[in-house]
Amino acid sequence: MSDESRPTPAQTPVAAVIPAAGRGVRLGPGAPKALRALNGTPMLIHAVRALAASRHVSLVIVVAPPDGAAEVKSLLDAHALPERTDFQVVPGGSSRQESVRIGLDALPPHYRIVLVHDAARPLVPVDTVDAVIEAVRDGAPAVVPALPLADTVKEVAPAAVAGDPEPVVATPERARLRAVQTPQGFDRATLVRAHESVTENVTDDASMVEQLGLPVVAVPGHEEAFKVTRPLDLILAEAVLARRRLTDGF
Ligand SMILES: Nc1ccn([C@@H]2O[C@H](COP(=O)(O)OP(=O)(O)OP(=O)(O)O)[C@@H](O)[C@H]2O)c(=O)n1
Ligand SMILES: C[C@](O)(CO)[C@H](O)COP(=O)(O)O
Repeated sequence: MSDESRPTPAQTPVAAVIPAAGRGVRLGPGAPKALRALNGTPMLIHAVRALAASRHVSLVIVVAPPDGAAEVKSLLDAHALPERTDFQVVPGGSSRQESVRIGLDALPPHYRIVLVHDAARPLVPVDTVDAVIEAVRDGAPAVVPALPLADTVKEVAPAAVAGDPEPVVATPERARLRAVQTPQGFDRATLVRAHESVTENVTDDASMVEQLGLPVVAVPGHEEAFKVTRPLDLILAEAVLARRRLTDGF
């Protein structure tokens, strides 16, 4: 591609990788979490629609449960999704980190910006997705949506005897703490390098970029981008959908 025909940063196409291969152990017994229904529609379909709602996202790669790629393909075919977005399904791995890496391996080379979004955050508003994309297009190698905490956080040490009360060792200053959500947005080359270099298990992708010594910035997250983790979260998600039906008509 000549320099003249290279897309400007504002046009740089954006791909989203949606890790959806988890079991959902904390949610309790049942189908893999991403396939469980919220108001009759699989959580994964809500998450895919939430990312594809951004006019900047032209490819969504869904990382399916290892034995569930065919089922996920059928689900995507059976639900209405925006025509301007391409969808791809790949079977996932045994950890979130491995599933994301598998999704990154499937990215066509011309995507230079990538979002990583949990299928377990089905209700993220499009404005949050776009704020993350904008910050990456403005030059940040890694961007996280984040919210201030409502609770005070304590650091504890392990109890001397399992089951005993844990000793509190510190109270980090709450004003400087943030609860981090997804989609997290990245310069693709940076995220690939991070996944190649960091071998220990981490809980989010941005922390791997931090380990490379590169800057990670936070933009405002959204309450409705919460992660469906435990049974109570399903009730909250259905309540949010019911409120959206009343106020937005969908
Ligand atoms: N091997 C894995 C494990 C998790 N995930 C995905 O990573 C996201 C965040 O993970 P989490 O909420 O922890 O999901 P689960 O691993 O399914 O939950 P649990 O830990 O309760 O089993 C989810 O969209 C999940 O599907 C994944 O793609 N591959
Ligand atoms: C990536 C994440 O959603 C950011 O908050 C979170 O770290 C995933 O954690 P989980 O324990 O895998 O659900």
